[in-house]
Amino acid sequence: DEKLPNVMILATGGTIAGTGATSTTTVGYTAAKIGVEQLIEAVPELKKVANVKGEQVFQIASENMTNDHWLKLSKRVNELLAKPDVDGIVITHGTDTIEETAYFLDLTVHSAKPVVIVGAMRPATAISADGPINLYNAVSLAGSKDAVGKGVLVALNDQINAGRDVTKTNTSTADTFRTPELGMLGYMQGGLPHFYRQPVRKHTTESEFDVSKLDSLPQVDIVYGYANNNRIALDAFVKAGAKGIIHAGVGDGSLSNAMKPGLIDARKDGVVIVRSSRVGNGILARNGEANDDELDFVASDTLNPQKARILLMLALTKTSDTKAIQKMFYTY
Ligand SMILES: NC(=O)C[C@H](N)C(=O)O
Repeated sequence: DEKLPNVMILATGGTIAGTGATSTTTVGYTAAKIGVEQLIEAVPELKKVANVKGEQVFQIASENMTNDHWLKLSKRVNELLAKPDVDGIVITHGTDTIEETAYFLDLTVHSAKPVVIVGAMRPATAISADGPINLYNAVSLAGSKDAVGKGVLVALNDQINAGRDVTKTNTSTADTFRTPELGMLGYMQGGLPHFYRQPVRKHTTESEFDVSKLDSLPQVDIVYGYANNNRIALDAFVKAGAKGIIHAGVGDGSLSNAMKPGLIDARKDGVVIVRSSRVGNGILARNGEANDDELDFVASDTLNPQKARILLMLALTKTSDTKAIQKMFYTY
Protein backbone atom coordinates (compact mmCIF):
# COMPACT_ATOMS: atom_id res chain seq x y z
CA ASP A 1 0.00 0.00 0.00
CA GLU A 2 1.69 3.19 -1.18
CA LYS A 3 -0.13 5.37 1.31
CA LEU A 4 1.32 3.49 4.28
CA PRO A 5 4.85 3.87 5.70
CA ASN A 6 7.37 1.05 5.26
CA VAL A 7 8.45 -0.29 8.63
CA MET A 8 11.08 -2.99 9.13
CA ILE A 9 10.77 -5.18 12.19
CA LEU A 10 14.12 -6.48 13.43
CA ALA A 11 13.56 -9.29 15.91
CA THR A 12 16.14 -10.11 18.57
CA GLY A 13 14.20 -12.46 20.89
CA GLY A 14 13.07 -11.73 24.46
CA THR A 15 9.81 -12.43 26.24
CA ILE A 16 7.78 -10.88 23.42
CA ALA A 17 8.88 -14.00 21.53
CA GLY A 18 8.63 -16.22 24.59
CA THR A 19 6.41 -19.22 25.27
CA GLY A 20 5.21 -20.76 28.52
CA ALA A 21 3.82 -24.16 29.49
CA THR A 22 0.30 -22.81 30.14
CA SER A 23 -1.69 -19.60 29.62
CA THR A 24 -1.05 -18.65 33.24
CA THR A 25 2.71 -19.10 33.03
CA THR A 26 4.07 -15.58 33.46
CA VAL A 27 7.31 -16.53 35.15
CA GLY A 28 9.49 -19.51 34.37
CA TYR A 29 8.69 -19.41 30.65
CA THR A 30 11.23 -19.64 27.83
CA ALA A 31 12.22 -16.41 26.10
CA ALA A 32 13.11 -16.15 22.41
CA LYS A 33 11.15 -19.07 20.93
CA ILE A 34 8.87 -17.47 18.33
CA GLY A 35 10.23 -16.17 15.03
CA VAL A 36 9.58 -12.77 13.51
CA GLU A 37 7.09 -14.04 10.91
CA GLN A 38 4.94 -15.56 13.64
CA LEU A 39 5.12 -12.33 15.65
CA ILE A 40 3.84 -10.40 12.64
CA GLU A 41 1.12 -12.95 11.81
CA ALA A 42 -0.20 -12.73 15.36
CA VAL A 43 -1.09 -9.05 14.81
CA PRO A 44 -2.95 -8.74 11.48
CA GLU A 45 -3.80 -5.12 12.45
CA LEU A 46 -0.20 -4.18 11.61
CA LYS A 47 -1.10 -4.26 7.91
CA LYS A 48 -3.50 -1.37 8.46
CA VAL A 49 -0.83 0.98 9.81
CA ALA A 50 2.28 0.05 7.83
CA ASN A 51 3.83 -2.14 5.19
CA VAL A 52 5.82 -4.39 7.50
CA LYS A 53 8.73 -6.68 6.73
CA GLY A 54 10.49 -8.82 9.31
CA GLU A 55 14.08 -9.85 9.78
CA GLN A 56 15.38 -12.15 12.49
CA VAL A 57 18.69 -10.60 13.58
CA PHE A 58 19.19 -12.64 16.77
CA GLN A 59 17.08 -15.01 18.83
CA ILE A 60 18.20 -14.45 22.42
CA ALA A 61 17.01 -13.51 25.88
CA SER A 62 18.27 -10.00 26.41
CA GLU A 63 20.35 -10.87 29.48
CA ASN A 64 22.65 -12.41 26.86
CA MET A 65 23.04 -9.19 24.88
CA THR A 66 26.70 -8.35 24.26
CA ASN A 67 28.74 -5.53 22.73
CA ASP A 68 29.05 -7.70 19.59
CA HIS A 69 25.27 -7.89 19.24
CA TRP A 70 25.05 -4.10 19.59
CA LEU A 71 27.66 -3.49 16.91
CA LYS A 72 25.86 -5.83 14.49
CA LEU A 73 22.46 -4.34 15.29
CA SER A 74 23.61 -0.73 14.96
CA LYS A 75 25.29 -1.43 11.60
CA ARG A 76 22.16 -3.16 10.29
CA VAL A 77 19.88 -0.33 11.46
CA ASN A 78 22.09 2.29 9.80
CA GLU A 79 22.20 0.23 6.61
CA LEU A 80 18.41 -0.10 6.49
CA LEU A 81 17.65 3.52 7.36
CA ALA A 82 19.92 4.68 4.53
CA LYS A 83 17.45 3.08 2.09
CA PRO A 84 14.84 5.49 0.76
CA ASP A 85 12.13 2.82 0.98
CA VAL A 86 12.55 2.27 4.74
CA ASP A 87 10.64 4.84 6.80
CA GLY A 88 11.18 3.46 10.27
CA ILE A 89 12.45 0.51 12.29
CA VAL A 90 10.99 -1.50 15.14
CA ILE A 91 13.27 -3.71 17.19
CA THR A 92 11.67 -6.44 19.27
CA HIS A 93 13.87 -7.05 22.30
CA GLY A 94 13.95 -8.65 25.73
CA THR A 95 13.09 -6.11 28.38
CA ASP A 96 16.01 -6.76 30.74
CA THR A 97 18.51 -4.77 28.68
CA ILE A 98 16.17 -2.70 26.47
CA GLU A 99 17.40 0.47 28.18
CA GLU A 100 21.01 -0.32 27.30
CA THR A 101 20.40 -1.21 23.65
CA ALA A 102 18.20 1.87 23.30
CA TYR A 103 20.94 4.19 24.56
CA PHE A 104 23.62 2.46 22.47
CA LEU A 105 21.54 2.94 19.31
CA ASP A 106 20.60 6.50 20.35
CA LEU A 107 24.32 7.29 20.16
CA THR A 108 25.30 5.24 17.10
CA VAL A 109 22.38 5.41 14.66
CA HIS A 110 22.84 8.34 12.30
CA SER A 111 19.38 8.94 10.96
CA ALA A 112 16.40 11.05 11.98
CA LYS A 113 14.01 8.26 10.94
CA PRO A 114 12.18 6.64 13.86
CA VAL A 115 13.74 3.68 15.66
CA VAL A 116 11.42 2.14 18.23
CA ILE A 117 12.40 -0.63 20.63
CA VAL A 118 9.65 -2.79 22.03
CA GLY A 119 9.27 -5.85 24.20
CA ALA A 120 6.78 -7.53 26.48
CA MET A 121 6.58 -8.52 30.10
CA ARG A 122 4.30 -11.51 29.48
CA PRO A 123 5.18 -14.30 27.05
CA ALA A 124 3.19 -14.66 23.83
CA THR A 125 1.26 -17.64 25.26
CA ALA A 126 0.01 -15.81 28.38
CA ILE A 127 -3.53 -14.53 29.08
CA SER A 128 -3.52 -10.80 28.30
CA ALA A 129 -0.10 -11.01 26.69
CA ASP A 130 1.18 -7.46 26.23
CA GLY A 131 3.35 -8.24 23.19
CA PRO A 132 0.69 -7.82 20.45
CA ILE A 133 -0.60 -4.39 21.55
CA ASN A 134 2.97 -3.25 22.25
CA LEU A 135 4.04 -4.36 18.77
CA TYR A 136 1.05 -2.65 17.16
CA ASN A 137 1.85 0.62 18.96
CA ALA A 138 5.56 0.35 18.14
CA VAL A 139 4.88 -0.13 14.42
CA SER A 140 2.44 2.79 14.39
CA LEU A 141 5.01 4.95 16.17
CA ALA A 142 7.86 3.93 13.86
CA GLY A 143 5.72 4.87 10.86
CA SER A 144 4.72 8.23 12.27
CA LYS A 145 6.19 11.57 11.16
CA ASP A 146 5.80 12.75 14.76
CA ALA A 147 8.53 10.31 15.84
CA VAL A 148 11.10 11.67 13.38
CA GLY A 149 14.15 13.30 15.00
CA LYS A 150 13.30 12.26 18.57
CA GLY A 151 16.11 9.73 18.95
CA VAL A 152 15.67 6.06 19.72
CA LEU A 153 12.35 5.51 21.48
CA VAL A 154 11.18 2.77 23.82
CA ALA A 155 7.44 2.11 23.60
CA LEU A 156 5.60 -0.33 25.84
CA ASN A 157 2.42 -0.15 27.91
CA ASP A 158 1.00 2.77 25.83
CA GLN A 159 3.90 5.00 26.86
CA ILE A 160 6.74 6.50 24.85
CA ASN A 161 10.07 7.02 26.60
CA ALA A 162 13.43 8.37 25.43
CA GLY A 163 16.22 5.83 24.93
CA ARG A 164 18.64 7.87 27.02
CA ASP A 165 16.49 8.12 30.10
CA VAL A 166 14.19 5.12 30.24
CA THR A 167 14.84 2.40 32.78
CA LYS A 168 13.21 -0.83 33.90
CA THR A 169 11.72 -0.14 37.33
CA ASN A 170 9.82 -3.31 38.21
CA THR A 171 10.95 -6.93 37.83
CA SER A 172 7.66 -8.21 36.51
CA THR A 173 4.75 -5.80 35.98
CA ALA A 174 3.69 -4.55 32.55
CA ASP A 175 4.16 -0.88 33.54
CA THR A 176 7.84 -1.38 34.33
CA PHE A 177 9.38 1.12 31.85
CA ARG A 178 9.66 4.60 33.29
CA THR A 179 11.69 7.75 33.09
CA PRO A 180 11.56 8.56 36.78
CA GLU A 181 11.34 12.26 37.62
CA LEU A 182 12.28 13.55 34.15
CA GLY A 183 9.20 11.93 32.66
CA MET A 184 8.08 10.09 29.55
CA LEU A 185 7.83 11.81 26.16
CA GLY A 186 4.24 10.89 25.46
CA TYR A 187 1.50 8.30 25.07
CA MET A 188 0.25 5.95 22.40
CA GLN A 189 -3.51 6.19 22.13
CA GLY A 190 -5.80 4.92 19.40
CA GLY A 191 -2.72 3.79 17.48
CA LEU A 192 -1.35 7.33 17.36
CA PRO A 193 1.53 8.96 19.21
CA HIS A 194 0.84 11.99 21.40
CA PHE A 195 4.09 13.77 22.29
CA TYR A 196 4.42 16.31 25.11
CA ARG A 197 8.20 16.72 25.39
CA GLN A 198 11.37 15.77 23.56
CA PRO A 199 14.95 14.90 24.47
CA VAL A 200 17.37 17.83 24.69
CA ARG A 201 20.62 15.84 24.91
CA LYS A 202 22.37 15.12 21.59
CA HIS A 203 21.55 11.85 19.85
CA THR A 204 21.45 10.07 16.44
CA THR A 205 22.11 12.68 13.72
CA GLU A 206 24.06 14.89 16.13
CA SER A 207 26.13 12.10 17.68
CA GLU A 208 29.89 12.01 17.08
CA PHE A 209 30.16 8.24 17.63
CA ASP A 210 30.72 6.06 14.58
CA VAL A 211 30.86 2.29 15.02
CA SER A 212 30.60 1.45 11.32
CA LYS A 213 34.24 0.30 11.14
CA LEU A 214 34.54 -1.22 14.61
CA ASP A 215 34.58 -4.95 15.41
CA SER A 216 34.83 -4.53 19.16
CA LEU A 217 34.43 -1.98 21.94
CA PRO A 218 36.81 -1.12 24.79
CA GLN A 219 36.29 -3.15 27.97
CA VAL A 220 34.35 -1.19 30.57
CA ASP A 221 33.08 -2.82 33.77
CA ILE A 222 30.91 -1.75 36.69
CA VAL A 223 31.84 -1.95 40.39
CA TYR A 224 29.15 -1.53 43.02
CA GLY A 225 29.17 0.51 46.19
CA TYR A 226 27.64 -0.94 49.39
CA ALA A 227 28.28 -1.08 53.14
CA ASN A 228 31.33 -3.16 54.07
CA ASN A 229 32.68 -2.40 50.56
CA ASN A 230 35.92 -3.89 49.18
CA ARG A 231 38.04 -3.50 46.03
CA ILE A 232 38.33 -7.18 45.08
CA ALA A 233 36.08 -7.00 41.99
CA LEU A 234 37.63 -3.70 40.93
CA ASP A 235 41.17 -5.10 41.04
CA ALA A 236 40.04 -8.19 39.10
CA PHE A 237 38.45 -6.06 36.37
CA VAL A 238 41.59 -3.94 36.04
CA LYS A 239 43.78 -7.06 35.93
CA ALA A 240 41.49 -8.47 33.23
CA GLY A 241 42.18 -5.43 31.05
CA ALA A 242 39.39 -2.96 31.77
CA LYS A 243 40.01 0.38 30.04
CA GLY A 244 37.23 2.03 31.97
CA ILE A 245 35.42 1.48 35.27
CA ILE A 246 31.99 2.73 36.25
CA HIS A 247 31.69 3.15 39.99
CA ALA A 248 28.02 2.61 40.87
CA GLY A 249 28.43 4.40 44.16
CA VAL A 250 26.13 4.90 47.10
CA GLY A 251 24.27 8.23 47.29
CA ASP A 252 25.88 10.98 45.25
CA GLY A 253 28.66 8.59 44.23
CA SER A 254 30.53 8.65 47.52
CA LEU A 255 33.74 6.60 47.57
CA SER A 256 34.33 4.27 50.51
CA ASN A 257 37.74 4.14 52.18
CA ALA A 258 38.00 0.58 50.86
CA MET A 259 37.23 1.44 47.21
CA LYS A 260 38.87 4.85 46.80
CA PRO A 261 42.54 3.71 46.87
CA GLY A 262 41.69 1.03 44.28
CA LEU A 263 40.16 3.60 41.96
CA ILE A 264 43.17 5.88 42.41
CA ASP A 265 45.51 2.97 41.58
CA ALA A 266 43.44 2.08 38.51
CA ARG A 267 43.52 5.70 37.31
CA LYS A 268 47.33 5.71 37.70
CA ASP A 269 47.35 2.65 35.39
CA GLY A 270 45.45 4.68 32.78
CA VAL A 271 41.97 3.31 33.48
CA VAL A 272 39.25 5.97 33.09
CA ILE A 273 37.02 6.14 36.18
CA VAL A 274 33.43 7.38 35.97
CA ARG A 275 31.56 8.06 39.19
CA SER A 276 27.91 7.10 38.89
CA SER A 277 25.22 6.30 41.45
CA ARG A 278 23.16 3.26 42.37
CA VAL A 279 20.33 5.56 43.55
CA GLY A 280 18.55 5.85 40.21
CA ASN A 281 17.64 9.53 40.19
CA GLY A 282 19.43 12.85 40.33
CA ILE A 283 22.59 14.48 39.10
CA LEU A 284 25.94 12.95 40.02
CA ALA A 285 27.69 16.24 40.71
CA ARG A 286 31.25 16.74 39.53
CA ASN A 287 33.47 17.59 42.52
CA GLY A 288 30.55 16.80 44.84
CA GLU A 289 31.15 13.74 47.03
CA ALA A 290 34.68 13.39 45.60
CA ASN A 291 37.18 15.85 44.18
CA ASP A 292 37.05 14.74 40.55
CA ASP A 293 39.47 17.47 39.45
CA GLU A 294 42.13 16.22 41.84
CA LEU A 295 41.44 12.50 41.28
CA ASP A 296 41.07 12.97 37.50
CA PHE A 297 37.73 11.13 37.55
CA VAL A 298 34.61 11.77 35.45
CA ALA A 299 31.09 12.38 36.81
CA SER A 300 28.20 10.52 35.13
CA ASP A 301 25.66 13.37 35.38
CA THR A 302 22.22 11.67 35.32
CA LEU A 303 23.22 8.44 33.56
CA ASN A 304 22.67 5.28 35.58
CA PRO A 305 25.65 2.89 35.79
CA GLN A 306 24.60 0.63 32.90
CA LYS A 307 24.07 3.63 30.61
CA ALA A 308 27.26 5.31 31.80
CA ARG A 309 29.07 2.12 30.74
CA ILE A 310 27.78 2.54 27.20
CA LEU A 311 28.79 6.19 26.90
CA LEU A 312 32.23 5.47 28.35
CA MET A 313 32.82 2.61 25.89
CA LEU A 314 31.90 4.86 22.98
CA ALA A 315 33.93 7.76 24.41
CA LEU A 316 36.98 5.50 24.68
CA THR A 317 36.72 4.67 20.97
CA LYS A 318 37.62 8.33 20.39
CA THR A 319 39.75 9.56 23.29
CA SER A 320 41.08 8.75 26.74
CA ASP A 321 41.28 12.42 27.73
CA THR A 322 39.15 12.76 30.86
CA LYS A 323 38.23 16.41 30.17
CA ALA A 324 36.92 15.48 26.72
CA ILE A 325 35.07 12.50 28.20
CA GLN A 326 33.51 14.67 30.92
CA LYS A 327 32.24 16.99 28.20
CA MET A 328 30.59 14.01 26.48
CA PHE A 329 28.79 13.13 29.72
CA TYR A 330 27.31 16.64 29.68
CA THR A 331 26.42 16.44 25.97
CA TYR A 332 24.72 13.03 25.46
N1 LIG B 1 10.52 -9.54 29.78
C1 LIG B 1 11.66 -9.93 29.18
O1 LIG B 1 11.81 -9.75 28.00
C2 LIG B 1 12.70 -10.57 30.07
C3 LIG B 1 13.68 -11.50 29.39
N2 LIG B 1 14.53 -12.09 30.38
C4 LIG B 1 14.57 -10.78 28.38
O2 LIG B 1 15.04 -9.70 28.66
O3 LIG B 1 14.81 -11.33 27.34
